Amino acid sequence: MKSEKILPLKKIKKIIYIPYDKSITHRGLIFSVISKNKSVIINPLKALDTLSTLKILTKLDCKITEKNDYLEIIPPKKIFSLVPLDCGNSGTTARLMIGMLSSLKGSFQLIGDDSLSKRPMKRIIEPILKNGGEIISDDNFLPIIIKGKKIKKIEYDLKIASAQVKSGLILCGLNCKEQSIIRGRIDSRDHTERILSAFNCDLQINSKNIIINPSRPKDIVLKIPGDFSSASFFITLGVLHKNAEIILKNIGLNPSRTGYLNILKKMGADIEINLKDDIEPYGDIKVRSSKLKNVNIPNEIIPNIIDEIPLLSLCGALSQGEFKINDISELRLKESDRIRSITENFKNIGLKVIEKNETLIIKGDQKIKGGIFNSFKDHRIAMLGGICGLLSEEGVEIKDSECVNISFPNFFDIIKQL
Ligand SMILES: O=C(O)C1=C[C@@H](OP(=O)(O)O)[C@@H](O)[C@H](O)C1
Ligand SMILES: C=C(OP(=O)(O)O)C(=O)O
Repeated sequence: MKSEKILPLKKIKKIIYIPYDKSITHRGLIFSVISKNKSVIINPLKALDTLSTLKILTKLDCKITEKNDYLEIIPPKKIFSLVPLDCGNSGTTARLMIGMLSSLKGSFQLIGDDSLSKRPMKRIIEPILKNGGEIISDDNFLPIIIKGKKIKKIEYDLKIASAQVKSGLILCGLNCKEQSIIRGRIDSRDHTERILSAFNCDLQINSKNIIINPSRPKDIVLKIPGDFSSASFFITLGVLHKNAEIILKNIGLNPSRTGYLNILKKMGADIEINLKDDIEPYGDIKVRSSKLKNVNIPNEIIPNIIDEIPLLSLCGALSQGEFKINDISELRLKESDRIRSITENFKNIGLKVIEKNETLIIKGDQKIKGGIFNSFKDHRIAMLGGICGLLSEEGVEIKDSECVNISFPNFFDIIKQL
């Protein structure tokens, strides 16, 4: 068990290169499995979660060649696996794989680590079972066995705005016999729709539904930008610190991910962006010390900012006025119960916070004294602790800090070089 003590800094002026995007890397790798031919994934994220996906690809018999900054992936002739496929700590790997493998002929066992084995899989298993798929599980938790087969079609009304479930169902639908349709809460990050559409898959998308015609990706050449959610730790640092200017280079700026920037701007943040268009838009972000005021956070934006809510709560505590965010029950189902992780740690470092079921209420204009921050083995909580340390009066000690390897292995190295 490692721990890191992070002390306050007087001045920060820095250009920072952030690791590549986790969500897009998972997708590039997973889509390569069902592609008609070779895929090239440029700048894949090298971190534990995406390594879990990559290892599954080798177990599925993909031929993977690593070159300088890209991976070449040749899909297997026939997809099967005799060994358990280990999703590690990664919810994205599990839910996308469950969807994809359910409509491919073969038997697959999926396992995960202790944390992932407690995270709900019913949200993806149930729609597949309802549409004629076959999955054996103990109460919808990993480990599971997928008896993959050609399913007629997927027809489902999404009740939770989850990009993982939506993506799993799209992948399942691509290999069905007939046209599939997904309705309801499709308002989550849209990397899957963008990338599959760009590489030959027949998807029709509007604000109400996604129609999936049987098809396969081909000629995938995908360049992964910097991860917006990882960049958000330093965006937060830049705006909250009293004397800072931070430039973040080549960050993914897909509008279904950047709601956090829009809220910060409404709060009065000094943020400049230069946006470049691509399948996945990207660009540089410049942030400077700002005087922030809390604003109303509409419930509809929650899926867009889901991974940034711990950081937004920190902004809430240090900004003028009261901070309130509703409808965040999904946070309880991540690598840790993130509502509990926020409230316990904030209290430990001298911030007052009230948790009411699915709502967080935080008085504004507070100061971080310092103290102990328990990561609960959750990478985003460990990194939140690091940022709190830099903004504190006396420093913050982050326990179980090695979990940053899940998405951002050099996080503490960057912090120490600031
Ligand atoms: O599809 C993805 O890549 C992700 C979707 C989100 O999860 P949900 O789909 O559970 O909301 C997010 O929290 C996670 O970090 C990555
Ligand atoms: C929730 C996350 O990831 P996953 O669901 O893939 O484990 C995350 O990275 O914050």
